Amino acid sequence: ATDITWWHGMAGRNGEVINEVAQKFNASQTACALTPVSKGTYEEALASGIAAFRSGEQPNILQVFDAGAATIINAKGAVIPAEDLITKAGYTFDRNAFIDGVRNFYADADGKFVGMPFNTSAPIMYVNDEALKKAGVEAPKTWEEFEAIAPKLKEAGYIPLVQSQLTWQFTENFFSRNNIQFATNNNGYDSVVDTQLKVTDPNLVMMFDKLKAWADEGYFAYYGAGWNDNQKMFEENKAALWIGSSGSFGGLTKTTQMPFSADFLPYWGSIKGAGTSSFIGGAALFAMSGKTDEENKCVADFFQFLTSPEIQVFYHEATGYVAITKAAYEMAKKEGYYEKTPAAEVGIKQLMLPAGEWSKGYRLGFYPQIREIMEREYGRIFANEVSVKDAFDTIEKEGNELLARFAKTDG
Ligand SMILES: O=P(O)(O)OC[C@H](O)CO
Repeated sequence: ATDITWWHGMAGRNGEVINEVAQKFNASQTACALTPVSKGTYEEALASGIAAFRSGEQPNILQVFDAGAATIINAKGAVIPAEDLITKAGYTFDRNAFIDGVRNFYADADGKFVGMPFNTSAPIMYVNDEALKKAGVEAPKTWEEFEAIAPKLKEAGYIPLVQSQLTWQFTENFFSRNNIQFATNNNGYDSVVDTQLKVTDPNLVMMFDKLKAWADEGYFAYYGAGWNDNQKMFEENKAALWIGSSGSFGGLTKTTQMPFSADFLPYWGSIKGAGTSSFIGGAALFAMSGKTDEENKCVADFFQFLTSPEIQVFYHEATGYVAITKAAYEMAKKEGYYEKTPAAEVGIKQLMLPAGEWSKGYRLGFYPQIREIMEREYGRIFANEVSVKDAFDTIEKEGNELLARFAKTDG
């Protein structure tokens, strides 16, 4: 058999499911043998993949998260567009088979899929049903509704709100859910040259002023940039609402101590046109170049295998990442999966909400590094070291410097 390798950035339950997917592929045919290798986090997988490409030791397949899309797509000669690879192997590729939110994020300007969407998620609100019952309140649809119920949740003995990624959930997806422009040049899609962040937007500054005020009142708690530190408070029945990834659903069903449900990421009722779909989260798979025809054929076979409704439904149900094709979504519905587990449908429903002008995606160079600047400044906000306005001035200035540098090296 032809050996191919798949580097990824998943751990825990989601890492185990990757191994199960690879085993299923290997059992389904004899021509190719796929080996998945965990490279740590999403950030580490991207860095290892790019470094390996430079030294000619790249894997066949590299998983790259949403924030790294511009980096991998602009890395000259590093990848073969998924669509080209698949059609060259003799398969037909139907862009319309994929759900709407998935179609733009990893595609080029002509809509050609460069990355193969794989684990697609949405940032959703997990709801501690016990806490809401005790407080006698309903899950909020808007942040205004959250403000109204937060005192009651606190009185009932809970931290009203926690979240796990202020960059993805409260920055990038603040822009999508409230339908506000995130960056110039069509959120970066039109050109990498002269693209600038718009994070000093008064609405975003307002969101973080609110978060800081909520933290001071005891309505919101921030345990740092670590995903798990924040998720733990929900799992241990200490927090009422947790903003997490739909892709955490599979793990959560095994670790959470109380009954929970899920709902959409709230938006601001006061912002005109808000309530649009969110950007997709998670990651896509990229076929690295410099490999033999036999290996590329195996990668195409694997991509084809991954989009089959059966595998999509298996992966969706095991993890909580959404079904990326319409056929798989229909199959899960027909099985009655969402009647049994309505929380598992929230992510896909949020991605299928009407899209706004600014909810389709973004494409920004050095974006993982820009996220690091954000995390640093957000930490300083909650440590009372900087005002929200000053923090965003810094993020915009340093972020724009990185964007300008990216345009020079890769644009
Ligand atoms: O936890 P995931 O896989 O849904 O990913 C969340 C974000 O999209 C990461 O950038």
